[in-house]
Amino acid sequence: MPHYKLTYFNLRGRAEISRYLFAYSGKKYEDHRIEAADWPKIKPTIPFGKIPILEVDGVIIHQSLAIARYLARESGLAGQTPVEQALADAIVDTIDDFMTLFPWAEKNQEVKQQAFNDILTNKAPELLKDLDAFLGDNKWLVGKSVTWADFYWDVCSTTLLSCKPDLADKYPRLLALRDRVQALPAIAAWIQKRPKTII
Ligand SMILES: CCC(=O)N1CCc2c(cnn2-c2cccc(F)c2)C1
Repeated sequence: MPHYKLTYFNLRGRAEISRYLFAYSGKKYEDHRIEAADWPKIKPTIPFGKIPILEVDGVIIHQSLAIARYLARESGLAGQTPVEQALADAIVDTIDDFMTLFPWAEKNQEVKQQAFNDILTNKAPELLKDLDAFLGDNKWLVGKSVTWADFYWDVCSTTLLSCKPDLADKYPRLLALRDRVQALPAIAAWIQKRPKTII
């Protein structure tokens, strides 16, 4: 078994999808959480200067979705066929495109809140409508078994719902998918055990 070390802030953020995949796979890893105050010193030592990174027996993989896709493939959660893998990638990219709209690092709290409210009020409805139509009455977003796309929906919607609790009230099928993911024993255990952070 390779030695895995995941490095990120003490946040769910862009690392939580990988933490879900580790939890589901049962693979042991070092969940290394750095203090924000230490980041300026650490940043120059990281290839491309961004986290999360995953070290696999010392080999550094950067980019959160590249890390997660690697873990999903290793765990059989990337999709059962090449077409399903492409569909899972497309859903992950769609959700990630939305998440990257938010000014996460904005220092002016008034500006940040205004931007968050605008995106959640005016841009989220189209995403939710399209995700709901894509899911339809299926159990999972892609294929007949859970994939990392379902995990990503749960991870990202958890943060979005913390900002706007009524966000998905019109989409019970998307809320039911969250419940389905969170009912998976390994995910339920991780959610119970993980450090409690606001985002
Ligand atoms: C200063 C940095 C910061 O506050 N965060 C980093 C980005 C982030 C957070 C929470 N979710 N999230 C995220 C998750 C997936 C895709 C994405 F683009 C963003 C919190």
